[in-house]
Amino acid sequence: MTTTTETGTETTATAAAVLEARGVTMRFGGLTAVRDVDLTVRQGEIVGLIGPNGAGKTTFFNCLTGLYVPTEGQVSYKGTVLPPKPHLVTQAGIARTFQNIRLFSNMTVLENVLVGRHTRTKEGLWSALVRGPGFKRAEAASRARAMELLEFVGLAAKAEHLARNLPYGEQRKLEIARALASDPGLLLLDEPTAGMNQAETRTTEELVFAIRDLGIAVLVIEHDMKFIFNLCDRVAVLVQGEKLVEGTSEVVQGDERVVAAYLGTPFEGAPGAEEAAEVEAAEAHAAEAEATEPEAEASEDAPADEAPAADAAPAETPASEGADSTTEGDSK
Ligand SMILES: Nc1ncnc2c1ncn2[C@@H]1O[C@H](COP(=O)(O)OP(=O)(O)OP(=O)(O)O)[C@@H](O)[C@H]1O
Repeated sequence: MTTTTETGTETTATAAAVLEARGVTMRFGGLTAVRDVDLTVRQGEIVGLIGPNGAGKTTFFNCLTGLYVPTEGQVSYKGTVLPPKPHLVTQAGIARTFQNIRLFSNMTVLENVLVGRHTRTKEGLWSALVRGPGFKRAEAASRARAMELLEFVGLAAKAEHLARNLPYGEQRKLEIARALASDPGLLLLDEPTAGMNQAETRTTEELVFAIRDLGIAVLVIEHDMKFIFNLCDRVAVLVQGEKLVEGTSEVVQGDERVVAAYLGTPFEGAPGAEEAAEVEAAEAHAAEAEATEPEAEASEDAPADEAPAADAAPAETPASEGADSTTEGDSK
């Protein structure tokens, strides 16, 4: 896309690519939720994916993790094209968390992490049934690793608590620990600070830096701009399914197209600007038609003294509705 600005930092720009998405497009019937998106995440990077509500961020994540089969395009992990099957994507080395927390609420904190470990355990069903020495060794190793991860995210003291009894912020941390249990090379976080207070958000920021320091690349969706711009080496902006801008936090924050996309002012060449102009013209046309219709009807059917009241309202209603919906749509 010609409008994209790519400005990686010097160190990360030369590092090996962990994730390469090329021309990813996802259509749902007539709706194109993601259109021709390219994105690279390199070793050692934290990359942010931002965009207004409904921009296609989660759909793009779902294409990366095999939850959706992209209509077009492909996704590679460390140079190998990924089959669009979630368990194969996890096995390859990509783990994720979800926008809506998906824990096993009646299992303990430790058991939740052990579930995340199963792609890395080799013991089969027979071994599990017999509970031989191989199985016991593997089980002990899994528990040790799970405890290590709980220590890492600060939940070791709550290993035996039921997941559903954890406060919200800790449930999000547990999701991260469970994702890390599959030993990923790339972690995808979908709104990790949603619903968190400032202190929890700061802890999450530190946690993501610590994950990167373990050698795990991170791709993160978030609406909290302060969090994103503090955290990320590079940020990509999706608007109406298309990648609008990509660059360092400074580049993205200073880009007038990003400001316009968030504030909702259409600008020349913006994705969807043409459609928006068409809709606006059609609405104006409809408003004009409505404004003149009652007048014509009034002159034919109604008594002359009722006509002025009939034409006053319709002329104003569509314009004020339009203004309201724009404000609402951009408010989040
Ligand atoms: N399974 C689906 N079937 C049909 N349409 C879908 C489906 N999933 C998403 N969409 C549509 O695709 C568009 C992009 O949605 P998506 O959830 O990816 O946006 P988002 O950027 O993650 O939004 P938010 O920030 O609000 O989470 C929306 O118009 C949404 O309604």
